[in-house]
Amino acid sequence: MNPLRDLVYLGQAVWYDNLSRELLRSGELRRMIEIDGVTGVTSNPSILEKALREERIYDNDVHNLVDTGLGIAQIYEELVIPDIQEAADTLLPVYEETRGRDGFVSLEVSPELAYDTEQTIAEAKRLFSRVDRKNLMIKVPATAEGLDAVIELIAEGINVNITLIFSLDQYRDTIDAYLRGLEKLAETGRDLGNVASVASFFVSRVDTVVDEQLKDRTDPSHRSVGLSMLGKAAIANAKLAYSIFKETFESELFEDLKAQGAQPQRIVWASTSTKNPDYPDTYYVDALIGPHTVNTIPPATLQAFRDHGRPSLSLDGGVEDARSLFRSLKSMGIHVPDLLDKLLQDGLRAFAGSYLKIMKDIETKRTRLLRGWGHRSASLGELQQDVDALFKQFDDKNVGESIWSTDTSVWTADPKVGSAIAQRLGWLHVINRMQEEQPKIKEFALEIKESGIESVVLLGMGGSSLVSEVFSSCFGVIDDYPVLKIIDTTVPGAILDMERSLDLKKTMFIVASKSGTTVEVMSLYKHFRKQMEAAVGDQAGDHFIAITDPNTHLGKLAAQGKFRRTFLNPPDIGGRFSALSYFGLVPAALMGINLKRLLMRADQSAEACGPEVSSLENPGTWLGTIISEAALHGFDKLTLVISPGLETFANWLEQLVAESTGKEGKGVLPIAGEEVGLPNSYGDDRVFIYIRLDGDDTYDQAMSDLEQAGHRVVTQRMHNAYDLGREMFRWEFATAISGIILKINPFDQPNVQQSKDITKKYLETFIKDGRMPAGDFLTLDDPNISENLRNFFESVRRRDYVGLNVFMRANGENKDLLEQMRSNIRDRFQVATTVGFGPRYLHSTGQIHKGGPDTGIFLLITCEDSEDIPIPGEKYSFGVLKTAQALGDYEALKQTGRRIRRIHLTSEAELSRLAEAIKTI
Ligand SMILES: O=C(CO)[C@@H](O)[C@H](O)[C@H](O)[C@H](O)COP(=O)(O)O
Ligand SMILES: O=C[C@H](O)COP(=O)(O)O
Repeated sequence: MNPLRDLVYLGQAVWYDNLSRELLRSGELRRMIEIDGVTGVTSNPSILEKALREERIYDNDVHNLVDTGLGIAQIYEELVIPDIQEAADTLLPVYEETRGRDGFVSLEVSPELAYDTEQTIAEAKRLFSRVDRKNLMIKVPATAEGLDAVIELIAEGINVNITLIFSLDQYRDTIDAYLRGLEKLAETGRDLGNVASVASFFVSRVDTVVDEQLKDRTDPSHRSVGLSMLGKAAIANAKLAYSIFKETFESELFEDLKAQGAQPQRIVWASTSTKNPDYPDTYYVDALIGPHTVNTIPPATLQAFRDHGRPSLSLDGGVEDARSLFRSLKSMGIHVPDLLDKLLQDGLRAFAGSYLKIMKDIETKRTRLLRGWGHRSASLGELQQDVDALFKQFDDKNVGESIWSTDTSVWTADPKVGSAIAQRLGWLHVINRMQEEQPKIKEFALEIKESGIESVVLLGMGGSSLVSEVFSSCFGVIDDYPVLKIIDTTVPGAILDMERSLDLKKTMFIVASKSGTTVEVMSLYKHFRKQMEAAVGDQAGDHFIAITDPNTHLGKLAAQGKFRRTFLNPPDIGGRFSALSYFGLVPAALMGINLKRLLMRADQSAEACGPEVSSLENPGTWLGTIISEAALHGFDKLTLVISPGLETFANWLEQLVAESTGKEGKGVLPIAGEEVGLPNSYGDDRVFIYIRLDGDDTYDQAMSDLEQAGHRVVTQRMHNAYDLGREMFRWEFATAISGIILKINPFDQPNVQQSKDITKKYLETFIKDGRMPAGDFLTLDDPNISENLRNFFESVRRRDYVGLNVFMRANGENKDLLEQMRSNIRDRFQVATTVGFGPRYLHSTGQIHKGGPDTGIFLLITCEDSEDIPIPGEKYSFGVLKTAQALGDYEALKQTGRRIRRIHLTSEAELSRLAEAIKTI
């Protein structure tokens, strides 16, 4: 037996005092209607606030609604009204079976209108027509103004649930308003049977306030009497209300209206969960059972009553006892009407508070979306479901909070790896520290500008230089600030090109190296230091700045070499995560970028990725989940399509993602700088990230074609270059998330060392023998070159990629030719292609080449140098170092079992011949 069903037999309707999308989607409401005999649903601002706060299912809608530009209150309605409609549709059969007597869903007007009759009327009418369901009841609070509105609403044929009734006076006025409304409606000649009304009489809260007063009685004569009266007032109050109901609706007074079809206005017992744990959990259900009533029961109480409720007629009688109870309370000095009046005020305040909280929550979400990650969208096809499941999993495990509190168990169970990771999470908090430092950095930048410096040249590799390249190319030259240039190569021709573009007397070098020992950086420093000394003598130190960790070799060199300034970076930040620390910000400030603005965007992004933000809303988690889950499904070529002007951002992303994820045979492979093609030039292994600068539609059509063709496309809008601050943090967070999903440590680079070690051996051989082993390679003069290349590329399989690793100058001409080669290879084999200029790529994609999946097929392109440069203090030149690096990586890739060929050109001019040969394969 189900006691809830018995209530129905006893003439009481059971309504559910709860509404949420989960209730609807899970089929729970339908089950309750069928099994428990539930015939109605009530909602109030607190119920809806809880649903919106707790159920992630609404978040997706919030995102889409924000994108449509709706205001907050409109977004709220767009979230809630579909649920009200769905609940009404679910209850429609009940409404029809009972011919409009039951089967209602209640929706409350904004509690802010409680004292405004006109606005309540207008709002109730609007909502009634907006929801457009005949079994909707509009809830209006029982204030004097609210009740005036009720008259008009009933007169218009709108169903009304009058809520927040605590006192008998309020109740009498409620009945009065209903009857007057019916009379007005009758005057119009319309059918009174089509309008329904209920009076929500609040129960448990009455005991809460009266009991409190009783317990406060210190007067000994009253004290024991008082205690015996605990827990009685609420039920007594309800019984008196019920007697009024009967007096009215079973009396002649109602006869006339009844004859015209009018329904009695049933009482809905509301607030019927037990608040005092000393009372039984079904206290206010057991005691209020009687015909022509409704009890709207909240979830836990409903469950309790279903389990052990005591269904028997309990409402009738006890009226005299109830009256005497209120007399006694009065004689004890407890003025119940005042208490009930206060309950009304408190109730209104609480609902208004919940309503405001909803508005505030939506506002926060909206702001986060707009500021934190701008507009974004993703068409993921079959991936979507798995991505959503991961969001839920992350939220259940509070992954966001764990990351922010340095709980490394999200990445690893190994304590050693965990403590290494803990030493690499400084990027999470560095923004605030840099915000404090920013005025000093700015002051320094002004000093440099004023000193007549025209070029700032950054010597660095990977994470210590790519960010500067992005800033320099995305912002261009700013006013009369120096131009920022980057040199991250050992190719002699490239170094000489740079040197020839400089007026050393007006040049400042930044030596940037976290470890302070990176061979390329140290070699470049030695070279340019010597040049500078030749140019300015013992003032040379003034033309150097260092950025490094505390206690590094570079730090010491800087002190010895009298550098103008040394910036010591927090040591718990890995190179590729250092963009928003001194490594990115000092060069940025020197070229005139407004750090305050950049950091503000970064900070907003960090806030948007904050510990308490849900996964779907967290822009970093959202992105990281998509890209890594896609990779696990085989869509591991993260193809970056970026509006002109911001393209170099791809190089920074490439390092971050490739070096962080490409290990243990897994990885997300970023594809940067590949020409955008037609849908059929791609295989089925891509996820496109379209970073679109507002106002630029260069790739809109191509991206929409790709999306139409079923490719996965994630679109992210940027307003201007300052959004790079936002995006950099977001991608860092996304990368950390990817590590969790791919089950790898995103903060190490275990396979980078391999090439470095072999390079070192080659250099030692060179120092010993005076020459380097030639190694095996193809040349363009080889008569079988085309066939050899063709045979090699024949091994390309579905979802492979072709990597062109090039040790040449990265100038425009070479880049164009390589781009041509990439397009030809991609279109011919439908595989992704990458180009890496050595030795830069060794600090970037080099990790994934060796540590990632065995899907890479590599063509190493080396070239004779027409000029070479000695490295001061070393027994080898830049040319030799570069060759040792090329051979070192070639060897490392071979040892790893990768498919690789080397082609050696006698000059850069031969690159065009190679491009021609590639065309024919
Ligand atoms: O007014 C109705 C139904 O018409 C209910 O939804 C009503 O708002 C709720 O029962 C109460 O707000 C719940 O009150 P309480 O249990 O928090 O004291
Ligand atoms: O990504 C980082 C590069 O490998 C350079 O490292 P570094 O900053 O220690 O010189």
